[in-house]
Amino acid sequence: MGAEQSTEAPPAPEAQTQTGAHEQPDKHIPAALVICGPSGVGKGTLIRKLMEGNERFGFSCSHTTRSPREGEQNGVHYWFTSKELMQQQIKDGKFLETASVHGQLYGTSRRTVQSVAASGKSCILDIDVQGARQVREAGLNALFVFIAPPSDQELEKRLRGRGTESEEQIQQRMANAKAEIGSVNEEGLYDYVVFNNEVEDALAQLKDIAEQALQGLSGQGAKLSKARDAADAIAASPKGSQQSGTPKALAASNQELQPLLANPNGPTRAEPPGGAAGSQPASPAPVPDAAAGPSSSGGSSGSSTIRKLGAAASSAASTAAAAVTGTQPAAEAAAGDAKGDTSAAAVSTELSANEFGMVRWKGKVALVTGASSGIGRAICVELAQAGMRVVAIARRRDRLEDLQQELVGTHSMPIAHFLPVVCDITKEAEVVALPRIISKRWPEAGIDVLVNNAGLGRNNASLFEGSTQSWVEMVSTNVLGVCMCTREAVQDMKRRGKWGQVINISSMSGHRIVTAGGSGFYSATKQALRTLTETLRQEARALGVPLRVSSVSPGVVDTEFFNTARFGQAGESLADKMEALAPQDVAHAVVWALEAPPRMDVNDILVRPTAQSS
Ligand SMILES: Nc1nc2c(ncn2[C@@H]2O[C@H](COP(=O)(O)OP(=O)(O)O)[C@@H](O)[C@H]2O)c(=O)[nH]1
Ligand SMILES: Nc1ncnc2c1ncn2[C@@H]1O[C@H](COP(=O)(O)OP(=O)(O)O)[C@@H](O)[C@H]1O
Repeated sequence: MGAEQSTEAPPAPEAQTQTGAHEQPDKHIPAALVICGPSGVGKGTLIRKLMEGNERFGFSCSHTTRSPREGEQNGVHYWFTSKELMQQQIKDGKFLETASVHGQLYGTSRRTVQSVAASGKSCILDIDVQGARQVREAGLNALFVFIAPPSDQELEKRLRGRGTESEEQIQQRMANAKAEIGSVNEEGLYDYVVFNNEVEDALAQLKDIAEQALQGLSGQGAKLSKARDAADAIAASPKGSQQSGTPKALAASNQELQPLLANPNGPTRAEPPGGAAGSQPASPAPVPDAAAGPSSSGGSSGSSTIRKLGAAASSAASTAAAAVTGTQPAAEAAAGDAKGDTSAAAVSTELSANEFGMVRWKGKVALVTGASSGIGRAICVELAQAGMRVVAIARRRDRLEDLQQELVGTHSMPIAHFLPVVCDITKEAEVVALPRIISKRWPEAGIDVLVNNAGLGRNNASLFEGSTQSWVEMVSTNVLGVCMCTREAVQDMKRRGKWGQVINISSMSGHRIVTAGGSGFYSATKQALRTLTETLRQEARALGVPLRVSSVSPGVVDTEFFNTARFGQAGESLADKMEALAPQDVAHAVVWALEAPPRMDVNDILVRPTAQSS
């Protein structure tokens, strides 16, 4: 793609000994923006929208040996050239990078990049992965962004919908897409991964990143790239290397991002690469269907989520006594979701679920504490499957590594949707740093959903002879940790003006007092949590903000917690005594609270194993 029309022959790309105009970075010189991603993901669409009416960017019009598509113009979309000429120019060193893509030669000429840079603009390169590696290697001062599709199916749908490729070309592009998407795991290659689910959301993210490029984040690319994908560093970094007091996204760089500036505007388009092209604006290329909302762009993944959620809702509804604030019975919104998916009823159910269900949380960020095992882990899995981005908080790094493997390997979660952070929620400094870590990773995002799941029980806690240490640990985690996470999350929502939902994982012990084996103290912390949950709700109402506040109070769940916490009982654990709830049962209840329509605030869900008496 490009911005201005020309009918002239490709300008000879100048041979240069330097790698690019930004080799000596100056903070006043904009950095370039390298955009990568599989064919059909929407790179061209996003770049076009980013550049529309903004003269601070210049497009690097590539050379290619492929034939022009209908409507494509020489010097606008590409410099169309011959294989022989291009090969000769490559030999002459005139290209900053070249690659063979889908069987054709593509390349960025040095002259093109220099020409854009000379005009004081940020140069946008739409290049493939091989090219990105070369540009990174060449040391161009640039931010590297990978545009990722929401799913393979959606990618194929877009490719087909574009109608510019033959069946064979589509197959070739889909085959290549796999390896291209795999490149997000390459250490040091990309600085950001942007999911192009909704065009406007992706565009907003790209704009934030582009603003940083305009600030000329010289030499930051390589550093930022470490922050791009927390998951990568899990494998790379030595275990247990983080120090107390400094929570670490497992790959978060310590490099601070520059503050983002407000979006400047200005009409125009890029300079032509050779500097000699005509000056009339190119006719804008077709804009993607802006109506591609949840129901259409969510595609198959959206509906599979709905089906799964339907099952979740029914399981939650059948076992839960739900306390709900609102005008509708709790089960109503989800009723019918679990029906067969081929009926007309299922179709209309999907529509209503799209309107009110988990679809609206897709791409939003959920922070889950105590994510390393049991209920927290199951919640991460459910939310990931619903398409949310997940920040998993836990103290045990190795467990977060396992969780990542499960999410990415087994559940096909895009790795860039996952941010594992080693953090102890009883340490204030670590909790306070969380929003900053998240915004480093996803500059446009923040905490939309907080699931306060971390909690612990200690055996040695009776009031006659319990240890102070046990009491302190329980209060610190079950009460104070929850308060600190809540405060930081709601402050983050307030800063962004986006109010989401706080879900506290409480306990049946928050509703009735069981003192056996010294478990009364644990009960006290959960009773406190129950009070705090309602306090938060009332504070939000008093402030007039639409924050929703929920809690889920499970009975005995088959988790490490119940297997180790015997509350003074010898031998058999509580979970051994009966068929306990599965962690997924509780996670389903969380999903149910989330998918409730905005008018409905699910305040508490009580779930016991059928076999549990008290
Ligand atoms: N390395 C490199 N790749 C390029 C260049 N120009 C375009 N590409 C990439 O080549 C691939 C095919 O581009 P194109 O033929 O326009 O098809 P489309 O991406 O399916 O619209 C895309 O991944 C582009 O990002 C270039 O100058 N260098
Ligand atoms: N977020 C999106 N949702 C739905 N369709 C999209 C989205 N982004 C782009 N498209 C459409 O997908 C097709 C491919 O986009 P395009 O910009 O040509 O991709 P690329 O340049 O990456 O090959 C186009 O028809 C475009 O309108």
